[in-house]
Parts: sequence; structure tokens; C-alpha cells
Amino acid sequence: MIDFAKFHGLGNDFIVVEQNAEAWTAAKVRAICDRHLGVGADGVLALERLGEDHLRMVVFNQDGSRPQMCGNGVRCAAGYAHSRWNMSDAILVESDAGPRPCEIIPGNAPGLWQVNVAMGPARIGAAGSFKVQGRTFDYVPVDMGNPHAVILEFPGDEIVDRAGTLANAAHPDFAQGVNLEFVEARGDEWHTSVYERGVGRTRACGTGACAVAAAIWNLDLASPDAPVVVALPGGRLTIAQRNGQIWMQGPAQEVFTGMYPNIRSNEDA
Ligand SMILES: N[C@@H](CCC[C@H](N)C(=O)O)C(=O)O
Repeated sequence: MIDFAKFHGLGNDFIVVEQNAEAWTAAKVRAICDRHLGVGADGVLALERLGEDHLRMVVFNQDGSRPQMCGNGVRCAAGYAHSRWNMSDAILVESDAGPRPCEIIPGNAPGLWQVNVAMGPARIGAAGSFKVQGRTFDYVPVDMGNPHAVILEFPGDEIVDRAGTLANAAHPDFAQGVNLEFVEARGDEWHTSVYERGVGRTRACGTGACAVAAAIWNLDLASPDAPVVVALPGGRLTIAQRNGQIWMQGPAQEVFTGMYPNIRSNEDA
């Protein structure tokens, strides 16, 4: 049996296991993440304790692929390590995209943490465009350790799904696939709809929110001295920048624990 905990960050949900990532095949990830036949989640976080306040997080997307980073996942990993391993309020999470220092903000309710994470620098690429159903979308590529394309339009779920499918079907602009963020300003907030590589439309994406803020600052649409609030379907993330580093603040919540039979999936057979 596999002991797991179910966590989410603004509805972007994960099965958290204390295991080396090598224990997971793509087929096993797909089986446990299946929302009808498994536990159900957007992905798996395989965590390993490395030291006193130090751990490694490997992320798997729902489709079994292994992305470099996950912003909502890293907050969940910090919350898990704080509660299960009694780690302090300053936790270093190693990821495939490099180390991500996390600060647990004091005053949390049981099973609910506010976490501030140094998400590294954002790397902005040359703007491009692609067509969906005859409509052209201009995008700003942003690398947050994983690839994003930020689009300053808010076209509705059907187009978001079509664009995400197309961009992730060996599109020449997106050799490694891409996470798409569609954005519009509403008052002081940036409303964002995300299509995630390896998952589809999700309720929230932490690296996506960082990419949105980085693109907005790069286009001079907001002051770089003030935090940007990114409003996702699952809730809000606050993104700031200090010394060339993007900081993301938001919640991580534990939902339940369970045991999953360590079965071979049909795909393994
Ligand atoms: N939900 C995540 C991003 C997870 C990885 C992404 N799907 C990818 O393939 O790059 C987040 O909160 O950042």
C-alpha cells in the first residue's frame, strides 16, 4: 500500500507521497490521478527528506509527464514538511528547476498554511503568435523553470481548451509543450485562466501566476515596486519581485490522508 496525503493550493490538487520519484512510472501516476478510477488529482508530489529543513520534491503531471517545477505544489510540499517532519518556518525545497526557499507565515489554522516562496528569476523570451480557429493570439513566453506563454486576452473556456490542446500537440513554437495563461485586468487584479501542460485547464497554477506578473511588469502594465494580485478560478496569489527574484504567496491545504494499493495499472501489464 502507498500512504498518501491529499493537498491542494487554490484547488490545484496533489497526491503527496514520501517516496523516491523512481518508484513512479507514468502509468502509475495516470492511474492514481484518475478522477474516476483512482484517488484523483492534477498531479503527484514525490517528497524525500534531505536534512533538517531541507527536502526534495519531484512533480508528476496527471498525464505522467515530469515537469521541472510546480508553484502550488511547492507550497503544499512546505506545508507537508512543516507538519509531518516538524520542519521550521524556513524550508528549502529542491526541485528539478533548482532550489526554492519557502517561508511559512505564522498564524496558520490546522492543515492550512500560508507560504511565501522564492520562485527564482523569470526569463522572458521573444513575443510570438499562434492561431486558434482563425483567431490570432499574441503571447509572451516566460520561463519560470517550466515553460509558459502569457496572452493578454480572456477568450472563454472553449477557446482556452482548444488553444492548450493545439499548443501541446507538437506545435513548432512550443517544443517542450507549454502552460498557457489567458489574462485580463479587472480593477487592480489580473484575472487568469490557465491551461496546464500535462493536465488541461486547472483551478490555479503558481508558476503560471508568476509568469503573468513577470509579463505584466515586462510590458510596463504595472509598477514593479508593488505586488501583483493574480485571480485564478480557485483564488488569489500575490506575486512580488525583490532582487531579481519572483516571490509567490498563497495557501496550501491538507484535505485527507489515505492508502492506495500498490497495484500494477492496466497500462503496465
Ligand atoms: N500547477 C503547477 C504547474 C505544474 C507543472 C505544469 N503542468 C508543467 O507541465 O509545466 C503550478 O502551480 O505551478
